This record gives sequence, structure tokens and C-alpha cells, in this order.
Amino acid sequence: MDALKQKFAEKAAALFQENRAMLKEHGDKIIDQVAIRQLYGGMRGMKSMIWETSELDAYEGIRFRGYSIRELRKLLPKAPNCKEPLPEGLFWLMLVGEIPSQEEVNWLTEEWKKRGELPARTTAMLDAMPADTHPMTQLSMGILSLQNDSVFAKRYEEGMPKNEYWDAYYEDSMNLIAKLPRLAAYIYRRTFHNNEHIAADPSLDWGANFAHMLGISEHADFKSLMRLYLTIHADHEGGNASAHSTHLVGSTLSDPYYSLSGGMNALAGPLHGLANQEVIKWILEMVEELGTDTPTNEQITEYINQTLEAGKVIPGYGHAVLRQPDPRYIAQRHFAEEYIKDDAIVSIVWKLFTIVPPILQDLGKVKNPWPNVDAHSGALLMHYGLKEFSFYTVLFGVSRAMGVLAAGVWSRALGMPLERPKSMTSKAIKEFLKKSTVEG
Ligand SMILES: CC(=O)SCCNC(=O)CCNC(=O)[C@H](O)C(C)(C)COP(=O)(O)OP(=O)(O)OC[C@H]1O[C@@H](n2cnc3c(N)ncnc32)[C@H](O)[C@@H]1OP(=O)(O)O
Ligand SMILES: O=C([O-])CC(=O)C(=O)O
Repeated sequence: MDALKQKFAEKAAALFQENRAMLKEHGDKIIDQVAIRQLYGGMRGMKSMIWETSELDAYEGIRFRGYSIRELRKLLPKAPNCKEPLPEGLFWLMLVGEIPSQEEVNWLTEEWKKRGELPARTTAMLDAMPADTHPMTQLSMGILSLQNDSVFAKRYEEGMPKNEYWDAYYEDSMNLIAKLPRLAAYIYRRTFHNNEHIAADPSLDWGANFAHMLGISEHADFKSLMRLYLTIHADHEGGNASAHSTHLVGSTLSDPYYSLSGGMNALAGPLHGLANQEVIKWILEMVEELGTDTPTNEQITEYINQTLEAGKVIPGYGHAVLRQPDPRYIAQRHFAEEYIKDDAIVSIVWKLFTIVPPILQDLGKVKNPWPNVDAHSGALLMHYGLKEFSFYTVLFGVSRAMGVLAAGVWSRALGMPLERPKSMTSKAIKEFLKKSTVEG
């Protein structure tokens, strides 16, 4: 058994026992109440699942196993001559709750290299798809095409006992995460670069190799950006749509391939991960409409108002949970301040930060007027030459896989059951209200 798996096995066995005792003693304690508003309002704030890998605070933002993004940029192991963390280190942290050593991270990098090859059937399937198929559709289908090799599905069929589910889930998750950069790079190159592919570079880590296979190798800084990007997008506790979808599908004991594909379909929605594509599209349309890439504050204000008057949302702003600027936005801004001088689109992104919030606030209904992670990412990618914005959510997906699959291994280890909440009809709500009025 490898060292990561061994460490996980020990931690998971301990927590399983702890939870069992805790549930026996406290299982009936009430931890939350549900208001009718929440049933109609996307279940905001309802405590309803266990997610070990990260937790979101509305004001402080995401913490991975207790560590903020600022702390992780300092503490996680790094590649030589790079200030940004290696995403492999975050996966280790999410899985076992400990900041890994450089040696442990190097082991993981090598392990993912060994597991990274794509089967020929996957590339053949992608090649058979129309080139204008959205990259997220290609990603979701590409992941499903890998399912034939699921260790979990095979062992389940052979009668695997429950206490081994996590082990098979771990193997599939490691294989799948290892292959995702190649799958995503293949999608990118076939869709936008004449189906001309770039072989993996065995000397590079997971994130840098991804940057290399995309073909954006002119600037060494792009590799640093990829490491940062893949780290900060990985997880956002369990309730967000991509995590929750992956979790729900996994709870049926569908294997990690089916589960992640489901999660990616949720990430592909414009209110969720697709917002990063929408942000840059919206900015480029503004630049085109105004005929300048240095618009004045008045021009930007006018454009924002037009968008709102057309009944649309301002992409990259607002959040279901956060009530402050997203620390993932801030981390990307710091990166831009350090590495990028004088970029017109980046400057517009920064102007939006001061112009959008008061306008949204004045609407009187937006709970969070601040930017989220998607408000900044596209401008950074554009700067380095990754201009094909319909691909942006695929990058998000490659990163998100680490969080949701690490959480999936935990769900199997903790014996999480089939997810099956109760739904109600509006008629039943009315009857409930009538009854509660009568009863006072
Ligand atoms: C990785 C991520 O998923 S981060 C989020 C990415 N998504 C976006 O950036 C899309 C733009 N933002 C939004 O649509 C929303 O803020 C969401 C979907 C992120 C959160 O939705 P909610 O939790 O429902 O937000 P909230 O409670 O503030 O919504 C209240 C009202 O404000 C509106 N609102 C919220 N954000 C915005 C915005 N950016 N622009 C305009 N209106 C907004 C909502 O549409 C809603 O209007 P309605 O009552 O007429 O339907
Ligand atoms: O938390 C959410 O609802 C959305 C989000 O920012 C993410 O999933 O990264």
C-alpha cells in the first residue's frame, strides 16, 4: 500500500470509529432548522451533508483543512524557482489533513505521471465529435469514456465488501486526476489548434505539464499561474453545485468517473463554473461595443446598467455563500500585480471591482455585491495567450476534480449512505400552513 493510502487508511479508520460513537451519543441532537423559504430558495444555508476536505466561511472565504489560501501559498511545497504552491500538495492535504513534505509531494507528482496515459478509445471518441462541441461537453464525455477501466465498478461486480469501497475509489480517483490534464489538453488542441498535440514532458509536475501540453510555453510564468489556478479552484466545501452533484451521484455507488462527469455537467452552468467564460465574453463585448480597451468609469457604468436592464446578471459578481470579495479573486489579483504589468483587460477587471459593487448594492436585492473567483481568472489566461474562453471552465474542472474526488474517497471510507432528501409539493406546504395556523 502506498504511503498516502496508508496514511488515509489510518485516519479514516479512526474517524469512522469516532463518528460511530458520536452518533450513538448525539445522533438525535438538532443542528439546524429548515424554513419554507429555504425549500423554495435553493436550500441556502441548510446544513445537510458532511464534507471533510474544506469549509467555507461567508466572510473569510474558503479554508482547506483549516488553512486559508494565503497560508497555503506560503506553506505548501513548491516547484524549483516558483513561488506558487504545487496542486499535488493540496490534494495530499485534502485527503489526509496534513501539509505534505516536499518528498511526499514529489512522490505524488511521480505517481500521477505513471497513471497519466489516455487510452486510445478516448482520443478516438473525441476525434469523432464535431469540433464545435463545447469543451465542457467533451470533458464530461471524455471522463465517461475512461469509465471502462473503473477499479471500483470492476471490484463491485466481483463482490467487493463495503469496507474496501474507499480503496477502490482511491485508485480510480488517482487514475482519473492523473489523466485529466492530458484529456483537457487533448480537447484544447483538437478544438483550437488543428488537432496538433504536444507530448507530455516527464520532467514536469502535474500543473506545469498541463501548461506545457496546452502549448502555452512562451512564458515561464504561465506554469506558475497554472499551479496557482489548479490549487485555488479545487474545492469550495460540499454544497456548491459541482461538488454536491459529484457527491450525490457517488452516493449511489456510481464510480468516480460517473460521479465526476455529473459534477462537470453542473460546473458547465453559467451561474457556476461557466461564469469564468461569461466574464471574459462580457468584457470583450464591452470593449468591442465601446471601441476602446481603456473605457472610462462612466462608460463601464453605462454598460453594466445596460446588462442589468436587459434582465441579465453581471457575471463574476455575487455568491450564494460569500459576503466579501472572494479570497480566490484576491489571490489572482496579487498574482497579476506581481507578474503582469499593464494589461488592458486586467485593468478593466480591476476597475470593475470598484464600479460593480455599489451598482449591485443599489438594486437592493443582491446579497453579495463582491467579485467571486470567476471575475479574475479569464483576464490572466488571456494575458498569456489562452484566448479561447469556451475552454476556461475545463481548467476549472481539472482543478475541481481534486477536491470532489478526495471528498468522495472520504464519503466511501465513512460509509456515507445513498443521498435521498425529502421533497414537498406546494400543495403540501399550504396544508402544513393551514394546520400550523389552526394549531397556533
Ligand atoms: C464558482 C462559482 O460558482 S462562483 C459564482 C459564479 N456565478 C456568477 O458569477 C454569476 C453571477 N452571479 C449570480 O448569478 C448570483 O450571484 C449567484 C448565482 C452566484 C448566487 O445566487 P443567489 O445566492 O441566488 O444570490 P442572491 O441571493 O444575492 O440573489 C438575489 C437576487 O440578486 C440577483 N443577483 C445576484 N447576483 C447578481 C449579479 N451578479 N448580477 C445581477 N443580479 C444578481 C439574483 O439574480 C437574484 O435576483 P431575483 O431575486 O430577481 O431572482
Ligand atoms: O461555493 C459555491 O457555491 C460556488 C463556488 O464558488 C465554487 O464552487 O467554487
